[in-house]
Amino acid sequence: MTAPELDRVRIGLVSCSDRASSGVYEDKGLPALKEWLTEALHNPIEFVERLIPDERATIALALKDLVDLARCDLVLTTGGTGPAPRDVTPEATLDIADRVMPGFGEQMRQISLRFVPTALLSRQVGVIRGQCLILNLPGQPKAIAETLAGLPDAAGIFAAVPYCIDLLGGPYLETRETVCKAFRPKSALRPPR
Ligand SMILES: Nc1ncnc2c1ncn2[C@@H]1O[C@H](COP(=O)(O)OP(=O)(O)OP(=O)(O)O)[C@@H](O)[C@H]1O
Ligand SMILES: Nc1nc2c(c(=O)[nH]1)N[C@H]1C(S)=C(S)[C@@H](COP(=O)(O)O)O[C@H]1N2
Repeated sequence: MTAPELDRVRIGLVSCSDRASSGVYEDKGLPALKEWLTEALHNPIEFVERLIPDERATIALALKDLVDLARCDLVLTTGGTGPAPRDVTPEATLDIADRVMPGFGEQMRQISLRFVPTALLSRQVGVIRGQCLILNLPGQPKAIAETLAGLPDAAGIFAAVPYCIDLLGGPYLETRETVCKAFRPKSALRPPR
C-alpha cells in the first residue's frame, strides 16, 4: 500500500516595511519566513507573497486578498508591530478579523522576552478570518525563527498552529520535530505515514 499523500497548504506571507518595500534595504522578512516554514513542514507548500509599506489600508487589503481570493490556510505577517507611529500591522489585522486568538500574541511575547527585553514592545495579534489563521510576527528577521520555534524548554507559537488549522477545517499539517514539535490532543492525531 502506498503512503497517503500529504495535504497541500497555501500560506500567505506579508512583509510590512516602508524601507524594504521602497528598496532602501533588501527585504529579509519573506526569505526568512519561507526558509523556516519549508524546514518545519513536511507538507507541500504554496507561498503567496506580498512586500508592502506600513500603510493600514494597504495591509488590510493584502490580508483580505490572501484569505478571500487566494484562499490561504495560514497567513503570517512580519513587521510593523511596535509602538512607532507607522507601526500599524496589528490595527490592520484587527480591521479584517472575525475573531481574535489572544494566546498567540501572549505566547510570542513570553518567548521573545527570553531573547530581548524589548519584546514587550511588540503588539502582535493572532486572528481568524473565515477559515484562515493570521499571525503577526515582529519585523526583526531573526525574530521569525525565535517566535515560531521557541526554545528547548518553551514552545514557540507554531506548536499550536497545526491543531488550530485542523479546527478551522484546513489541511493536516505535519512538522519536522527537529525544527518544531507540534502538539495535538491524542484524539486529533492521524496515524503516522
Ligand atoms: N523586511 C525587513 N527586511 C530586513 N530587515 C528588516 C525588515 N524589517 C525590519 N528589519 C530590521 O529590523 C529593524 C526593526 O524593524 P521595524 O519593523 O521596527 O522597522 P522600522 O524601523 O519600522 O522600518 P521599516 O518599516 O522601514 O522596515 C529594522 O530597523 C531593520 O533593521
Ligand atoms: N523574538 C523577538 N521578538 C522581538 C524582537 C526580537 O528581536 N526578537 N524585537 C522587539 C522589538 S525591538 C520591537 S520594537 C518589537 C516590534 O518590532 P516591529 O515593529 O519590527 O514589528 O518587537 C520586539 N519583539
